[in-house]
Amino acid sequence: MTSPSVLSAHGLECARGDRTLFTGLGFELGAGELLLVQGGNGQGKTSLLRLLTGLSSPVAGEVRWRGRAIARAREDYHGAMAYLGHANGIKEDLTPLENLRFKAGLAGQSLDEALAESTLRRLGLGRCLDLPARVLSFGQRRRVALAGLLTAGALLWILDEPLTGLDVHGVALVEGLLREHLGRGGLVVMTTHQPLTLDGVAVRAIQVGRQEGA
Ligand SMILES: Nc1ncnc2c1ncn2[C@@H]1O[C@H](COP(=O)(O)OP(=O)(O)OP(=O)(O)O)[C@@H](O)[C@H]1O
Repeated sequence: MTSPSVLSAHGLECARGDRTLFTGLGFELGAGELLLVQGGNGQGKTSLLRLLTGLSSPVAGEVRWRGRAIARAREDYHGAMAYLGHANGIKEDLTPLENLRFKAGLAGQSLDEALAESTLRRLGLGRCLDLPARVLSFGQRRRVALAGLLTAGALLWILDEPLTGLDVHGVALVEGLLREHLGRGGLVVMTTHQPLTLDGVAVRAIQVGRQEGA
């Protein structure tokens, strides 16, 4: 049985510079489902994710959240969605906890400090709690950004290459977080060039751009 659509895209067309990356792209995603956006380098995966966040607009078509175009449901949509892009959005001079506080403040939320600290520890950052982000490794910064995703409490996660820079334990951790989020009825749209193990998870896939040699 398929669950009713919560996030959907209809006839999306995306252009970058003078190049059309894709046309007529559509999908439906329900609670507890993960959409894997697939395609080679430069095919338009990040461009699609940016359309889904509302950070950029399609040439044609629309993205809908609970049946309403996101352009007309901005407040609802932004309250329900969290985006993790290539850049982690981390402030260099702030500690991991201060970063989460800052991020929550930007979103107009107050941070549950105990939850934030336990989330950082869960993500393996227990020994970095007092360090400014500038001295953390690439993978540790990625973990801080992932902690921000968890403390934001959003229903929809849009994740651009969340596994980049993570070691095998980090990848397993993210797989666990995805399973938990989906198990609670959350939704995920993500890209990854790395294999994911998500047994028992409802995964949909969409291909962006042309296949090599096609
Ligand atoms: N602002 C821009 N102006 C012109 N072209 C752009 C712009 N941003 C992206 N592009 C081009 O659009 C295409 C798609 O880029 P995008 O980042 O969406 O690809 P991707 O599928 O996410 O790639 P990767 O797997 O390498 O991350 C690329 O050819 C890129 O050079």
